[in-house]
Amino acid sequence: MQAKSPMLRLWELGEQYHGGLIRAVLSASAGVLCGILPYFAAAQIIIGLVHSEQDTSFYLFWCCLALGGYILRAVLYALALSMSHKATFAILKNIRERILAKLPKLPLGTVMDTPSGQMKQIIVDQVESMERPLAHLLPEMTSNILAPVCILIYLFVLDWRMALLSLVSIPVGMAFMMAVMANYGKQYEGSVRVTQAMNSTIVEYIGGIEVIKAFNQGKNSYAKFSQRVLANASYFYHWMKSCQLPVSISRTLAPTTLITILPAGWIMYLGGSLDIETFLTVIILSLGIAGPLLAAMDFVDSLAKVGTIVGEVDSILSSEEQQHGLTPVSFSSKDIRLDHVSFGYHADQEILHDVSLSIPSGTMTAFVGPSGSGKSTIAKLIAGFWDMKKGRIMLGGHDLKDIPLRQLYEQTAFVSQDNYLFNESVRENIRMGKPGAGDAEVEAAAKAAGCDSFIRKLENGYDTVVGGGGTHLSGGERQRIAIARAMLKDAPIVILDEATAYIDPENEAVVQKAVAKLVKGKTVIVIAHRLSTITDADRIFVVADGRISASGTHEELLKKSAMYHEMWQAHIGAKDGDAA
Ligand SMILES: Nc1ncnc2c1ncn2[C@@H]1O[C@H](COP(=O)(O)OP(=O)(O)OP(=O)(O)O)[C@@H](O)[C@H]1O
Repeated sequence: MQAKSPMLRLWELGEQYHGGLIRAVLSASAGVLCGILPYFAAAQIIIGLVHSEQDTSFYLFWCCLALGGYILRAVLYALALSMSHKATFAILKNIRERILAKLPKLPLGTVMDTPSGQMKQIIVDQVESMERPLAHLLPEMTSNILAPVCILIYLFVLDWRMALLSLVSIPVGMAFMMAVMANYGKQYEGSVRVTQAMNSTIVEYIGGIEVIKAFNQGKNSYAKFSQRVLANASYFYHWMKSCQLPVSISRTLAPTTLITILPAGWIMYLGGSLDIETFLTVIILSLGIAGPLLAAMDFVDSLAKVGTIVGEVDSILSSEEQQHGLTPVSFSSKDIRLDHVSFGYHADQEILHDVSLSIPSGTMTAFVGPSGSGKSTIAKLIAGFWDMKKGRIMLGGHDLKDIPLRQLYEQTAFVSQDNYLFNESVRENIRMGKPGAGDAEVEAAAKAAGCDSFIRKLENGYDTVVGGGGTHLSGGERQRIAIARAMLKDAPIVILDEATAYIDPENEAVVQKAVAKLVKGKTVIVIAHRLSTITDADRIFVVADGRISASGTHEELLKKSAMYHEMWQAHIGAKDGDAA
């Protein structure tokens, strides 16, 4: 299949706003045509002077026409820019919304494997850089090419020899420009890469500032950061340096139409094959070719950038989405079953190997096992964060793939050890569990999760901004807010992935009570390192190296699984150690 031209793709991305852009192009073109009028008027006035025209109204008419042309050009140009910017910003908003709507439909890995600095650069900077091609290139370049074309047609009507002569400098100038442009797309792509590398390092540096300080890595990390900044500056310096000479020659040569017209026209005039009126008109009008042509050349680089910009945006928009059904299903139960599931985050590394198990509705199931054995991976697959290629997961008799993503996400509340809090008020962070929930409902969930009292002690109570730039909360406090959020969601399946990992002994009782309320009457899946929290589970699966090595109740496993027995001994040993 032939690849679509980038400009065509950009045009497609602005589908609903073509009208505005077309009106902008028409208005700008009309403006440029009006801009030719003063040149035409000047030619007529000079011819009048040469013929000693005495009639004042003749000069007045052409002066007014020139003035009208200038005014109309300015008005139409402003109108065109206003229309093109209106359409452009609506298109940019549309593209950003499409990208943001796309991200949750992608497998988690596609998003997580892209450094956040790079993602920000695509969504913010790359989309922003479409402003020039859309708002300026389309109306201005089109109209600025149209003006010289119209003048040339008129020159051909007047005298084809002079028209051809006025063209000579243009291809010579253009040839230098083309030499620069031949590699421009690739070079611009390179500039995007070095900028993305710099952005990712900045984001990493800021995100990891705690580790950098703790391990006194400021100098090393700063060196990496400054290397990237220098690489970025050096790339742009060498790129621009290599363009400098040909671009200067091109911009000097292309508009010099008079170089050929003046001597050749003079010879033809002397030879009698060119009358003075035509000669003067050609001289003046040929000057009108230069301005728009230079303006059009200013956009050639934007045109060359479009391919990379559109490619970056399309790399997200065309990423493979999670493949799920679109028609909501009805559940007979909330039983979960994994049938021969094998899964790896990357094609070359399998993490889970042929896992089969079932989790009856309304029961509590725990996964235990060494670190890195695959417990969280199983939980994330059940929650539908990833699609797998081998095996299947059934929920209430339906293959997860047949359940629309939205409906699937409604079924589970996932509380993990790093619960992200958005840079919003505590209230809004909890409300995220059930958008549209009233304040009373939010506060009731907070009370049930045992976080109401500490929230009320915050500077602005429930309206205190937390996360990003807001008040800093302890790990345990964040955890309880996450539990409140999950409670508000009231999903039939609750997944607790090391959910109580941060809770200190003082708060453990409060949080355990909160968790008990959260999971009441639900299908509960717990991943726990502290085995004492799951001894009551209906069923415990021991996971080792991506396989289920044993399953049963706590008592059964103590007897039949050496690994579980060992883990239990280690756990009680550690507890005793804590107590000592
Ligand atoms: N997003 C990811 N991309 C690539 N590999 C991953 C990803 N998440 C986990 N892994 C790998 O998959 C394996 C299983 O990880 P998982 O988090 O499921 O283990 P776990 O048993 O829950 O460990 P822990 O108890 O330490 O949380 C590990 O080797 C881990 O490095």
